[in-house]
Amino acid sequence: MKVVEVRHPLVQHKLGLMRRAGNSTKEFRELASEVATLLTYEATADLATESVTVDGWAGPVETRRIKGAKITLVPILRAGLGMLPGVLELIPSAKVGVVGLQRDEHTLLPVGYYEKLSGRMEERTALILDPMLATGGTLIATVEMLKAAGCRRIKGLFLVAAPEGLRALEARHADVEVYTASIDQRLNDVGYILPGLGDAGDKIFGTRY
Ligand SMILES: O=P(O)(O)OC[C@H]1O[C@H](OP(=O)(O)OP(=O)(O)O)[C@H](O)[C@@H]1O
Ligand SMILES: O=c1cc[nH]c(=O)[nH]1
Ligand SMILES: [Mg+2]
Repeated sequence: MKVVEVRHPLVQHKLGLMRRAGNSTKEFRELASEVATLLTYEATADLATESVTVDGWAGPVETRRIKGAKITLVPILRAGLGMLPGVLELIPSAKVGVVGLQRDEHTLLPVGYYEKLSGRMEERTALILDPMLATGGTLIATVEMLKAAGCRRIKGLFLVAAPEGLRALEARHADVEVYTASIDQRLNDVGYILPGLGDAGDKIFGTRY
């Protein structure tokens, strides 16, 4: 399974700022979006391009443009919405399909409550957005929704990923590519990533600390 841990200094610096206890909602939200932009840069490095000649200031210039990329962003409600503005900065024409899943805090199993995907998913590359890949249950359920809709090319962007979640994904959907700012140490006994970020949804939406 392709797993890219983005070691770029800007990513590591901004993730380090996110890990501080006591960030304001504004600070955490801005950083989540900025790291998402940088992960997008990595996750789109393999987009096909084609040659095109444009009228430049000194005459015709042969340049390159992206060829036929059909991208659907798939933020997982709720926390994934915090990454959406940063990804749209780089791919402003992307379609957006939204899925809603919430982890039951006792069983740690995902409970789905919403799904609205783009049409013709079989032609599209999906970029799943979620700050946290913990047990992997939420991601696996999302991948299964996308595959059921016909999607064949799926990448996931996560601020932080736990080894447990990566192993679970590899066992079920090793064709999915993962881009993350950090593969962290482990999950704690209530399924939170260590050192992690805490509850990303609560921090992005300012609901609880
Ligand atoms: O890998 P897993 O163990 O499934 O956990 C990860 C999920 O948990 C968090 O969402 P949460 O359920 O807290 O929902 P929220 O975004 O509404 O806060 C997080 O944003 C992921 O979606
Ligand atoms: O560490 C974690 C795990 C799941 N969800 C979060 O927001 N944080
Ligand atoms: Mg949450």
